[in-house]
Amino acid sequence: KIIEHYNHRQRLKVLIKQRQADRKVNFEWAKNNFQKLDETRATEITTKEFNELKYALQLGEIKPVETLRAFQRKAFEATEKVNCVCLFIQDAQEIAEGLEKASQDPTYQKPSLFGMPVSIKESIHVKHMDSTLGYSQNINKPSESNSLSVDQLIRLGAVPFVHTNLPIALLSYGCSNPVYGSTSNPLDVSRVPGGSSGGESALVALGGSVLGIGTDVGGSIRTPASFCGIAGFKSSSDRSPQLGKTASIPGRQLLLSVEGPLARNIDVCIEYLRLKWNDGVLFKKDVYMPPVKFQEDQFKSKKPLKIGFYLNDGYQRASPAYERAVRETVTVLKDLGHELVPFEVPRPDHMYSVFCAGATADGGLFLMNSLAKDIIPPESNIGFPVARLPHFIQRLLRRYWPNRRERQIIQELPHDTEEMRKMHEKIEDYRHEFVMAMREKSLDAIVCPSFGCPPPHHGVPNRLLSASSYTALYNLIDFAAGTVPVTVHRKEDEIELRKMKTEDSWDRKIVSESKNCDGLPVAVQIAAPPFREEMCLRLLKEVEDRIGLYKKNQ
Ligand SMILES: CCCCCCCC/C=C\CCCCCCCC(=O)NCC(=O)O
Repeated sequence: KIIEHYNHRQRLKVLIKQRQADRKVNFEWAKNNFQKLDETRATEITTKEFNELKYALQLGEIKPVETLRAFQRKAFEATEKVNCVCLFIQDAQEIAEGLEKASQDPTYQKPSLFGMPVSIKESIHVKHMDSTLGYSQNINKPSESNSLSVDQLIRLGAVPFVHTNLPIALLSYGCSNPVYGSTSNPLDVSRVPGGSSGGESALVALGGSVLGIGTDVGGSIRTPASFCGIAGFKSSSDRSPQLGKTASIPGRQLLLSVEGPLARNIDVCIEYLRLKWNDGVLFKKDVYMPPVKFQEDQFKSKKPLKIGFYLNDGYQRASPAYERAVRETVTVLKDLGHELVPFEVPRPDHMYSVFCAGATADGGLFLMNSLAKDIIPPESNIGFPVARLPHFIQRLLRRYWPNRRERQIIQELPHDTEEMRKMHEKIEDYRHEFVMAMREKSLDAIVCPSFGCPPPHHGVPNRLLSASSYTALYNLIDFAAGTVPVTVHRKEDEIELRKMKTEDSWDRKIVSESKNCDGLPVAVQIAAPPFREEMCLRLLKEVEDRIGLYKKNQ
């Protein structure tokens, strides 16, 4: 067994070396391609806003192939800075050339995203490309077809052009794996860009992509978006295709990951979602997806809404800057005529523990077994060895584990079918309880912090789970949720930080990671029940238009 294990690891090491060599060749291919376009022209193209670019392509002022080359250059430069691109998608060249050729026919109707380059998180299937999910054991297993969302993007005229980096197994808000290494935050390279769609957020923030597609089962779109100062949105699970999709934990039924957009501003996310939901073909391809089009009435409504808000979810007090972001957003929304009332998250300890149990599905077995078959650098290590112990030891540990919050999580992890059924029942009950709490106050939506702390330093995320409670809640209850950056960390927040009470190592890390982060972006989160996505987007836009960092920087 030891020899077998040794040989297996050696094989993985060879695979990683091979991939690193193939990646160099792939990057050389991209470089040769983008060098065919003059650098000044490339800058002219990549400095355009999403809509300017879209119209210039529609009008034929710029062509798909030169647009692709311009963004390949920008993505290449971004990757040299922060290691955000895994591989350039070589089929992009053929797609762009095909669009150019088709547009020569005078009867050709250009689709809405004609020639727009779009970046794709590595876990989302793109034909001919591996979706390793950061596992070296998945190298050289190319996808046979595109995922439904990539298929749709191509149908809409877009050109998926890069696969972007993620943390191994996707269950982290860091962004490090043994195959492609670690991605850094473009605003402070000693910190993480967020995860798991961290390659996306870093690339979009550096202008290497105007629209990125990520996935979210605990915050993986919203966290990286807020850490890098851009916008991100996740719908409820029914409004995103699930058929044929990869998942960090396959078979997890109540916590479904959803694909969603990351972009410089929420308008781009809205534009993408409008196209996504107005395309009837998607509903034909994923027959399980309710055929609900973009609900313009909800989005355009001027009706004042009743919105609940909280600064602290009762599980993990957030860094002061996040509380300030909520206060400032509340003021704006009140000025706009909405009614804002305080809201308390029901049973916060229970909420986060049940989320962890639901997100890992089987007490962590699948995750631990998959990780055990791979090579895990320290920074990628999901510190969850408890799940590997025999069940009778786990049952003992869950009584006597010293740290209260860790003990609560361990107590919720299921070890047999009875416990698993109970876990599902708890998720159903919690959803009911939350909806009743909202109904009691007649709330339409909720405003709250987007995360518990600023982007931590590399290596910290897997040792600071609690900071993700702000995003995880809305996966547990399967709500729509999005984030927009509204302010930056300031010196005054650090003074406020000194008052923070610390109970355990998670609290202490929140305090230490919140120091010396002046100028880093701080986002606010807005959430709404399923099928109220458009109302949630309306509110995010209202906030962004008044106090969004993007607007301020324009
Ligand atoms: C004593 C410690 C017990 C640890 C239990 C570990 C549970 C780990 C589960 C969640 C960690 C939360 C971090 C949030 C990560 C975001 C994940 C995400 O959204 N992934 C996207 C996807 O899977 O598609």
